[in-house]
Amino acid sequence: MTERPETPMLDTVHGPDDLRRLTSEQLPQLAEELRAEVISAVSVTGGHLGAGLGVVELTVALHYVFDTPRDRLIWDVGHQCYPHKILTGRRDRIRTLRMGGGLSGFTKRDESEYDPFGAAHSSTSISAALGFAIANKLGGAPGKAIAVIGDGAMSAGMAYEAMNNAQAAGNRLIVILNDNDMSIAPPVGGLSHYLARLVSSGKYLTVRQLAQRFARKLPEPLHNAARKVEEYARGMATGGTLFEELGFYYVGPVDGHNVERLVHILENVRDADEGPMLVHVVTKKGKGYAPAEAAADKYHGVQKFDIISGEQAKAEPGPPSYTNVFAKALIGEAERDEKVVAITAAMPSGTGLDKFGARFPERMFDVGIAEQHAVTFAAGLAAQGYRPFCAIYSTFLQRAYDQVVHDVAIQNLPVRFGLDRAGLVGADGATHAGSFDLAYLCTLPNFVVMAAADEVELVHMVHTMALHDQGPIALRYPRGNGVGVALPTSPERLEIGKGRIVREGKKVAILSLGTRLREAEKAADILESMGLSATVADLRFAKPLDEQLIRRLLTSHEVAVTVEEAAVGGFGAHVLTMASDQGLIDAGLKLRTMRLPDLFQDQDKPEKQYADAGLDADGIVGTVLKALRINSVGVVEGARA
Ligand SMILES: Cc1ncc(C[n+]2csc(CCOP(=O)(O)OP(=O)(O)O)c2C)c(N)n1
Ligand SMILES: CC(=O)[C@@H](O)[C@H](O)COP(=O)(O)O
Ligand SMILES: [Mg+2]
Repeated sequence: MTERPETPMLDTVHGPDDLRRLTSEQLPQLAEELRAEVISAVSVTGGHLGAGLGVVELTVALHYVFDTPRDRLIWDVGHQCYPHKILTGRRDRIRTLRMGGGLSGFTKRDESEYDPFGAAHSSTSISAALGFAIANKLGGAPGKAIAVIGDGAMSAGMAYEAMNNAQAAGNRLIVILNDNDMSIAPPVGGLSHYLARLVSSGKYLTVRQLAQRFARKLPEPLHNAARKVEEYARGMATGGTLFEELGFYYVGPVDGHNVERLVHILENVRDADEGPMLVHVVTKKGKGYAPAEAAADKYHGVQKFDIISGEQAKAEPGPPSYTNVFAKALIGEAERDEKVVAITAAMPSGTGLDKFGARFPERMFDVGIAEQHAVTFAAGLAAQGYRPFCAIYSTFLQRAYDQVVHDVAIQNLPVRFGLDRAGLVGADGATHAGSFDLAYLCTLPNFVVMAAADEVELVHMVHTMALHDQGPIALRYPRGNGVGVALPTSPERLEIGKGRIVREGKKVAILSLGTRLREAEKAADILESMGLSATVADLRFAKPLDEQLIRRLLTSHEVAVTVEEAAVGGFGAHVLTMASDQGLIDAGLKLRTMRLPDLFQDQDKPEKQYADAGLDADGIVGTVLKALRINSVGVVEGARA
């Protein structure tokens, strides 16, 4: 059922100014209607639900108390921002979330002045807010900067780098720590235990207590001394003062679902003059929607669903996902080799390592949102003789590039990288596209870089990685389902740097890397039907290149086209360099490289994204015909009639 809820109060709110005209007693009803609207919208679009439901009251209170957009409100990750979008003039488009041409699923600067900073990768909010705060200070401009960061995002080093620097902002910086005791999976590590202790050992802070603290009007030295005593006492009472040690005035824990109390506390925080403030707000992920609250993942990310039952739309039955094939293959390797261990940075279900962890709990490490640490941790394991598989989304490995170069590649350590979500990813859009890994990895000495063309290849490649002790090796594969080929009963070890011919032709050579192979084959069929005989090769390795095979293809065909699901600088660029270095294009070969365009593609259905990028069969055919100067009616341009 997807009926629209009755929302008489929300209907009067077209922006934060309307919200601020309400009395604080009206806010609980507004929050209730806002929650109903979020549930209704996501039931038809799918998307990130649990996080947004948890911050409904917080969102209302923040816009009520602060002067947005002058005060800069920065949501970490941005996956919880649907209530914020509804309150900031985007309600009319909320049912286009994550669709082509629709609203982004994250905050985005060019979408609204209420989104001062875009996000989707985590733990950037405090740094960004600090930048806004200091800019205002330097420019003498009014306005606060408020970062809202989750307990999961708080596990990343970047958050501490920012807090370490925050003193300079004074009371212009406010950090709201939204603690729902969840990441995508349950949170891990010492920090999460620390936050749990803070929450369980202290009662919720009351407005009266806070007002008393701020209302003190003691002479400065006495005030400071009193504050030290109070901080010490609070530290003793709550088990620690981590945030205070970093220079923040800690306020909390605060009940994040009592909107009126939140308003009063935030008003006190806004008006206080205590330096940077950190407000520890305790919320429930999935709050107010029973199926979400009851689910293990709190409905972090959902398909379309039925509101009454909470039942999500099931995917059409089909081949297993690349992620699942990877996980199964890795479990097989771990069964054969006890040195195989696996690492995820807070994405156990997304990478399939939850299954690995269920089978080998001692050999799976969820390090939290900490990709840099994950990579160097894996390097240490490798240096000590283990066979670590770092399973990370292509887009998130970007954050750990120096660790990949400095800790892994330079030391030639055999860390295995399983790069999931390579290529375009659909609804999450540009921030999550795995476009750059080929460019950033193929340039590194010592690295082997593979791309699976289908799920059989993926199984062979996982096996090849497990046995490759000579240095770092990466394997990329996309989001979504495989093509439905039967999985091998036993995996093969592939020869490093050797590709394969899929079909043999004469005039056109299509050199494919990765899962565009099926489109390359379709293109070859179309070309054949036009009388243009085509070879299709699956190169398997972007590094080292199969120079022998490439040389043969480039010297025996009139046109050669490389195809990859990645930005410029990867496979095609290296083929081109090789061809140029070896003089293979001197004699008139028509060599073309097909890759993602030089732009950040917005969200859409993946097939549509690839068609827009020209990386489908029609695009390949078009490139070949253009190279041959054959026009749309099949006539060679410039030829005599
Ligand atoms: C650098 C990076 N790594 C991983 C992710 C994937 N990711 C998105 S949300 C999320 C969990 C965030 O937890 P938290 O900050 O507590 O927010 P909550 O969902 O609980 O509101 C993760 C791991 C990401 N967005 N960015
Ligand atoms: C917000 C975020 O970064 C993740 O939740 C991401 O949206 C997951 O994407 P997948 O659905 O591809 O796992
Ligand atoms: Mg959380």
